Amino acid sequence: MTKESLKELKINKPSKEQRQRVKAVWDGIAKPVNGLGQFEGIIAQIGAIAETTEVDISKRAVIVMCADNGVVEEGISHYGYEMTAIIAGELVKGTTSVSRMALRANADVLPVNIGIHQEEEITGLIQRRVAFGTKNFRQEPAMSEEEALKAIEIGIETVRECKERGYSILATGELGMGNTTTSSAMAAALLGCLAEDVTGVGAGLSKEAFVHKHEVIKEALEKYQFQKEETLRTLKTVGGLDIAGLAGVFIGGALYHIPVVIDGVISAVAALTAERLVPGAKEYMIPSHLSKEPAAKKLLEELDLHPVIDASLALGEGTGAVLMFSLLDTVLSVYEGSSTFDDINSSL
Ligand SMILES: O=C(O)c1ccc[n+]([C@@H]2O[C@H](COP(=O)([O-])O)[C@@H](O)[C@H]2O)c1
Ligand SMILES: Cc1cc2nc[nH]c2cc1C
Repeated sequence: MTKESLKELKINKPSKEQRQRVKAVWDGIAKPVNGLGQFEGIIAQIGAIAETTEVDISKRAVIVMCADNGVVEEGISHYGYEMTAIIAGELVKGTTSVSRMALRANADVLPVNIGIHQEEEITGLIQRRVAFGTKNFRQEPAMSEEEALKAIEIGIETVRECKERGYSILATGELGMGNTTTSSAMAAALLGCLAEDVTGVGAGLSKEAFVHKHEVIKEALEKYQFQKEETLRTLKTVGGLDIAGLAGVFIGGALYHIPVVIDGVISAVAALTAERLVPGAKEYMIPSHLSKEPAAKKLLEELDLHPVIDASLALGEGTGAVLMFSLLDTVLSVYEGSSTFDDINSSL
């Protein structure tokens, strides 16, 4: 994929007519109008994307992009490269948080090695490595433009394969130490805000390490002097291969008409990246939760997307998005089986 071919991608809007038809089904159900609030709109959005009123989200997966970030060498994470490989090993065994939640929610976990630092391959990961982690952005740009574009293409391709395999809804997830630093730096650059507005503790930090993380992000913003509209330059300079891959997943969702549920702060920055690179992609995105990381709220506000779960989640891996699958199942049981006003009137 080239910068030019990315620019040429065009998104068709989900069907307005089908959205209205789903809305009409909701309005016919014997309950207060809009009683299920935002959930009614989300089911209508899914129907509009699939062009049907028979909304089916039974075949679902969470795509977990795994990658390392060179900036961990600065001590901005409580953990080092080794933890990414260790948790990726647990991911393929089915013993991580998202694996357990996905099992309960009947979702497949598709773990992608898009840039783990460890050379030794972890059996069970989908091998799509672009590099052995990114470079340390405090010293130099995290990756080349070609690497960023390659990672975006991998995300798009992953969704195309999912479409062929019959998936009707996807969720984003990621794993990679240091990725709340890359996400915060990207958020500050894309939103034009200060490092202090977007820096959080990630997977846990001491007070001193948190101050240092803020300094590293602030210094990078001063060093690289981003303009808000420089999406690709921001991605390649302070982003990560996981973020680039997930941006590709959101773009793929829009191209192949599959709704994609957004997880936490890393997924949210990937979502904004996708929308900036390919306008209209957000019509295919479904927000799930509001991550505890401060950047998340600002990113979702910028996208004008409203998460339904506000539970201070800060786990990643796609956990909050998989939680959304369970909520949508519960809501769909109302959509599919409730008495309608017609039923009630005929029994009067
Ligand atoms: O998704 C989130 O909002 C989120 C918030 C805090 C931490 N995480 C996870 O924690 C890891 C990154 O934390 P850190 O402190 O190394 O930047 C990474 O593997 C993420 O999946 C994820
Ligand atoms: C143990 C652990 C599990 C994770 N899952 C996602 N990010 C993570 C970070 C850590 C540290």
